[in-house]
Amino acid sequence: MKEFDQAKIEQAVTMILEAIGEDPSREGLVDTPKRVAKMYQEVFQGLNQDPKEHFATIFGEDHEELVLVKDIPFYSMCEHHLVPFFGKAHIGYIPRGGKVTGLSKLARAVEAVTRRPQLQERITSDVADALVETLEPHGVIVVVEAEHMCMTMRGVKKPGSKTITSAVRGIFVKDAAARAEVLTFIRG
Ligand SMILES: Nc1nc2c(ncn2[C@@H]2O[C@H](COP(=O)(O)OP(=O)(O)OP(=O)(O)O)[C@@H](O)[C@H]2O)c(=O)[nH]1
Ligand SMILES: [Zn+2]
Repeated sequence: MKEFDQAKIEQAVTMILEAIGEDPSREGLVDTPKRVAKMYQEVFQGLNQDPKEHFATIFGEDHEELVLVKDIPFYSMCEHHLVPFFGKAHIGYIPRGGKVTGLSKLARAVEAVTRRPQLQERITSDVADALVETLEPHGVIVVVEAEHMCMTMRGVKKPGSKTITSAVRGIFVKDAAARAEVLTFIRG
């Protein structure tokens, strides 16, 4: 586990403020480096988490049909620009051999992977792979939809544009009808 270096972030933020021509000692900014460091500790706390650790809670429930938790809200930080991207994650899986996890654990896994510098594609596949590796289900489908601030407040400036990514594992790869069923539930 890597140490979170609060003092280093404070120094860096002070330097950024100086570099943009601000006065870091003026009243409104004097506590800003400290606030930003505290915020980074919160939004990057997933760096010390493994999404798989949340799937340790396993119930021996004989349900080999779809489990879908949809509309899990998340915030993450784009690793290219360190600005937020945010949206919803939807996670569906078909358990095998009684390996069912707690519903909240799916949302906890999303928290673990989103609270670090990220790419939307990696969030999507890391959640899917964590489920596959721990619960060994018949199939997993993860859909993530997000708005990227780096595409809205700067650069190409396209507010409202949405990026949708999916990761499909197991029987959902071949079974188009099963996949379509999940996507219908997600849309509905
Ligand atoms: N694939 C992927 N790309 C992302 C994600 N978040 C941001 N990006 C893109 O990362 C790219 C970085 O492109 P660069 O050309 O290196 O950086 P840039 O000059 O700031 O790019 P522009 O945003 O086009 O101004 C941009 O196209 C972003 O839209 C993500 O989650 N997944
Ligand atoms: Zn970006």
